Amino acid sequence: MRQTSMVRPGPESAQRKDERPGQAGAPISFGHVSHNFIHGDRAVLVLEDFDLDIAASEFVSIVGPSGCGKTTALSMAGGLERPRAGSVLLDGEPVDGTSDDVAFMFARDALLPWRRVRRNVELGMEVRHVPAAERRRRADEWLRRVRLEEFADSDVLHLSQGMRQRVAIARTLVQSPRVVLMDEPFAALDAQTRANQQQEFVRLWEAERPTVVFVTHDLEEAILLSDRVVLMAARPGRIVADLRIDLPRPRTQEMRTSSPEFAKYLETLSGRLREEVVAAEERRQAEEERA
Ligand SMILES: Nc1ncnc2c1ncn2[C@@H]1O[C@H](COP(=O)(O)OP(=O)(O)OP(=O)(O)O)[C@@H](O)[C@H]1O
Repeated sequence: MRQTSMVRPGPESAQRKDERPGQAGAPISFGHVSHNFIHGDRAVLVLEDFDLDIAASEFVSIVGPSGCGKTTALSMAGGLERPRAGSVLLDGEPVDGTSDDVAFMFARDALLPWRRVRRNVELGMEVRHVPAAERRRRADEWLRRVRLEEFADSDVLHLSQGMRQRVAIARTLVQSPRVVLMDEPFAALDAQTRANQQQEFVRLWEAERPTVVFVTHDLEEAILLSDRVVLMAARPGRIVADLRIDLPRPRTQEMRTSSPEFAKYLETLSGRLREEVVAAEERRQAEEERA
């Protein structure tokens, strides 16, 4: 399927962030993080010496074989998991639980079916006791920015998957987070809807500039969206490649097929990923034989 959409900043890019002026993205720093999980009577080392510095407002994707610890690292940045050793800093401060500055987005949009569209966007603000009139103003503003203003009073069950994901984007960004942690946010979408959502999200990111940490299995998606792509190896999870993506912005879906630089990045990453997947499988087989 031909995807012709342009990843282009919208009119918002000229606007200042209105909700919390001056709250641009926050830097995140993982320093020598090691972590294990207990499985039965043994501790499984999931991350070892995981070191990663993400600059304020940078868009960084994490890719790697299944089970290498991508979600675990993301959870640590969001304060959902504490490292057994090492440090995770947000804006120079140790991450100590969840924070209003940090928002999550997952593959499942997790909209509440008993709430109308606008009330879903208002949810996080309600939890934070933002007054009702202010909640409504901000929700309506964000529904306009994701082009769903006509659906503010609709039942979420009547929306398409792509529209639901745009509601989820509005609900995430309405709180002006300084960091957005995304775990395969577009994985459940068909190819065209996925391309549209990538474009939609990058347009808003370019206007708002939160720091984004984006976990994906899709190398093309990672290259098209990111300033940097880091590749993890498995068992234990650690970073084995860190690739700066110097494609100009705004990026276009056509770059996937027409840009020699894009092809080079893809070749480099897919080659390294293949090696890591093979190495992980060999280790798994060796462990099975030993057991
Ligand atoms: N709460 C937990 N308790 C025990 N083990 C866990 C827990 N969370 C993750 N693990 C284990 O840690 C390892 C890393 O999991 P994680 O979800 O971080 O990997 P991932 O790279 O995100 O995987 P995938 O790409 O398949 O989503 C896996 O072996 C998983 O089984």
